[in-house]
Amino acid sequence: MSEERNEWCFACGRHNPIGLKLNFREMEDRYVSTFTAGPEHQGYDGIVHGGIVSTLLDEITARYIYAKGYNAVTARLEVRFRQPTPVGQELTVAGRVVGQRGKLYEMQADIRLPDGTVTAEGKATVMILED
Ligand SMILES: CCCCCCCCCCCCCCCC(=O)SCCNC(=O)CCNC(=O)[C@H](O)C(C)(C)COP(=O)(O)OP(=O)(O)OC[C@H]1O[C@@H](n2cnc3c(N)ncnc32)[C@H](O)[C@@H]1OP(=O)(O)O
Repeated sequence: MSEERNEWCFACGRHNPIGLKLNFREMEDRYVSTFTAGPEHQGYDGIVHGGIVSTLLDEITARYIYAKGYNAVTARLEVRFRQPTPVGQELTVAGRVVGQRGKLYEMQADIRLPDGTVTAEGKATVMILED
C-alpha cells in the first residue's frame, strides 16, 4: 500500500476530488475528526446517507491503527444508527481501542452533533496485515 496511492483514500486522501478529505488528531486515547456533510452526501433529504456514516466510523477506527504504524484493514464493522445524522452540522467522529488480541484490535467509535448528541455508534474489528 504505497503512501502516494493511499492519497486517493475516499475518506482521507488529498488527491481524491470526490473524497471527504478528513483530518485527524489524537486526543488522549481517542482518534478524532470532524466533518460537515453537504447535500451530495445525503440519502433522504437533509440526512446523511448511511454509507457515509459507516465510512466515517470505518475510517476513524482503521486509520487509528494505521496511524500507530501498522497496515491494517477493517475485518468487521457493525453500525448502530441511533438517529438521523443531519447534513450541514459539524459532526465529531471519534474512535478508540477497547481490546486487542494478537493481530486483532477491537474498536468503538461514535458520531456526535455539536450539542453532544450521538447519532451513530460503530464497533469494528481491525486486523493488522503482516506486511
Ligand atoms: C501521512 C500520509 C497519509 C496517507 C494517507 C493514508 C491513508 C491510509 C488509509 C488507512 C485507513 C484506511 C481506512 C479504511 C479501512 C478499510 O475500509 S479496509 C477495506 C475493507 N476491508 C477489507 O477489504 C478487508 C478484506 N478482508 C481481508 O482482507 C481478510 O478477510 C482479513 C480481514 C485480512 C482476514 O484475513 P484472513 O485470511 O481471514 O486472516 P487470517 O489470518 O486467516 O485470520 C485469522 C483469524 O483472525 C480472526 N478473524 C479474521 N477475520 C475476522 C473478523 N472479521 N472478525 C473477527 N475475527 C476475525 C479469526 O480468529 C481468524 O481465525 P479463524 O476464525 O479463521 O479460525
